[in-house]
Amino acid sequence: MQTETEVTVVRLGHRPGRDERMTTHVGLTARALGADRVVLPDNAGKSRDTIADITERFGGPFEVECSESQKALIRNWEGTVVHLTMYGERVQDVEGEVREAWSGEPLLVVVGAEKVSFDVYEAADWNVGVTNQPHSEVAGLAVFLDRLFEGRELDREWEDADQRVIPKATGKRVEPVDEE
Ligand SMILES: C[S@@+](CC[C@H](N)C(=O)[O-])C[C@H]1O[C@@H](n2cnc3c(N)ncnc32)[C@H](O)[C@@H]1O
Repeated sequence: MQTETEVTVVRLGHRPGRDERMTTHVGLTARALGADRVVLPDNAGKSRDTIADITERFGGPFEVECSESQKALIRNWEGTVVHLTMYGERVQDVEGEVREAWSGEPLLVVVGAEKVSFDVYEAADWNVGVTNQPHSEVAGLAVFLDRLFEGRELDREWEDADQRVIPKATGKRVEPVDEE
């Protein structure tokens, strides 16, 4: 049986103002779709606070932190590194190999903001394209995580939530979670 290890997402680059929502959505997508942790650049404190607030309200476990050097984190990662890029190998061709590597060691998933420098392509064990068309880091991350977890993340249970959404065909229902 495969033992799945930790999945960390690293957001490379953040342009304050312009990238605020995108960086927040990278973190929220990482959390909702089964990653354990997101590491944001140092200048993305507002996004970090929003992601931490959502985790507080809707549950975890999920860690969010800011770090001074994303590049050093990638370089020194003890495990597998996947860089999501439109120039990479097709996700459907490499997902099995990535899953196999991930069964033995922690996985780091790198997503960019602006132009990603070549050293990141070299540091990655896999450069992976979710289609070879330009689109968004949020969409690429969502599809990649769903492929990695083979859909199991959709059934995940959340711990320590203050509130939960009750799925409904129509309308909105949010309930407080009773503490036992
Ligand atoms: C808006 S793109 C900018 C990329 C930039 N043009 C470059 O050359 O590195 C921001 C990020 O979205 C992700 N991305 C965009 N299209 C992708 C695709 N087809 N597959 C996987 N990731 C993608 C990559 O992580 C990329 O760094």
